[in-house]
Formats: sequence, structure tokens, C-alpha cells
Amino acid sequence: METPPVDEICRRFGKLYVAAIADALDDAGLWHQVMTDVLPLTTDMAVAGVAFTALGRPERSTDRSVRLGARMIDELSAGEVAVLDCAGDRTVGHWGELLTNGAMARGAVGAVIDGGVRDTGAILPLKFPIFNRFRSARDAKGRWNVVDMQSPVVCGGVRVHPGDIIVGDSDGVVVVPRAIAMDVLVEAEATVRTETEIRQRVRAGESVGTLYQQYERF
Ligand SMILES: O=C([O-])CC(=O)C(=O)O
Ligand SMILES: [Mg+2]
Repeated sequence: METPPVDEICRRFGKLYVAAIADALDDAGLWHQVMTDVLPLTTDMAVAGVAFTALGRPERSTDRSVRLGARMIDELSAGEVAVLDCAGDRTVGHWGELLTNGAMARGAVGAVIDGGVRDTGAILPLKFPIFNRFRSARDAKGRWNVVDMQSPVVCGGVRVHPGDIIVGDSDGVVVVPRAIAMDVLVEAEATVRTETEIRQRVRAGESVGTLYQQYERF
């Protein structure tokens, strides 16, 4: 199978839903690709893009020369999703409105934060999809710092490599390893077609139990 360009792959993933992609990954034996407790700021948010990863950790320094959070934004490219591993920190807003504006100016398509978001009121009108664990007005400066970029990270309990495909919607975020992205895409598209067929039959009044046995999925 010839592999289409990654923006085409992302466009096709973006037409699906996270649950169908998660099912396709389960069928491929990858049972741990859906992030835990990382959810969209609002349920209408959706994203499909290429992972740009960053890792941060608690740090007391306020020295701007060692703080990479803002520089990370300058490294983002069109079609990318910023994926931030916050090393379990639950105290600060790791992402905010200025970082959002910067990411948008670079053509990034979303952010997945394994931590907190601040400036929510200013972010929502921007319609930039952000997936996070919690909100906190507390500044990261003097408390937490980005220390590495484009290395493998863990976000919502899922390993993310730079270049993986990130898909998010109202259910949360799924990570598709880049090497199998095309196979998962084709499988997930088939899942959506099957579910469309099942839905029509359910609505027509057929037995849900019988349909479940027949199609071997829901
Ligand atoms: O300062 C930060 O780390 C986040 C922030 O408030 C912004 O992006 O506006
Ligand atoms: Mg701010």
C-alpha cells in the first residue's frame, strides 16, 4: 500500500472519531493508546495532527535563559500538535493563552497537556483545540520548566514519540504510532462504515443483542 503524505493521513483521521480509532488499535493488539483523564477544554474540540513532544519537570529556577517553554513554541511546524509531558506536576498552568497564540501563528493544530491550562477565558474564543487534565491560574515560572523537546514522552499514561499521529475529540485523545498509522487508518475507516450499517439496523428496530453477535463489535 502506497503511503499518502502525512497531512492527508491526518485529514482522513480527522473525519473519524477517537473511539473507532481506539477499537482499530485494540484489534492490532495495542490496548493502551487512549490517554487517561486528558480531555478537551470543551466537548466541541477536535484535532488530528503530528506529535511534537516536550517534557517538563518541577523546577524552582526563574532564570529565563534555561526556560524552554516559550522556545518550544518557535519549534512548532504546521500540522503539529504540541504534546506536553508535565512529569506528574499537578500544581500549575503548564499552557496558556500566549503559548496558544504562538502555536496558532506557527500553524500548529492543537495541544495535548498532561497537566494544567491557564487563561482559559482568553483561549476559548481562539477555537484552538486543547486537551488537558485540569485548569490552574498558577504560573509555571519558578515552579516547573520544559527541559527537553522531541524525545519520547508519556502523556495520559500513553507513550508518545515525535511524529506519532494524535487524534482528539469529545472522548479524549488517542495516539497512533507512526509506523502503523496507515494500517490503523484503513481499519478505523472500515470500523466507521460497519458502525454506520449497525446504527441503521438498530434504529430500524433490530435486536441489538443479535446485531452485536453478528458484527462482533460495537
Ligand atoms: O506563562 C505561561 O507559561 C503560560 C501562559 O500564561 C501563557 O501562555 O499565556
Ligand atoms: Mg498567560
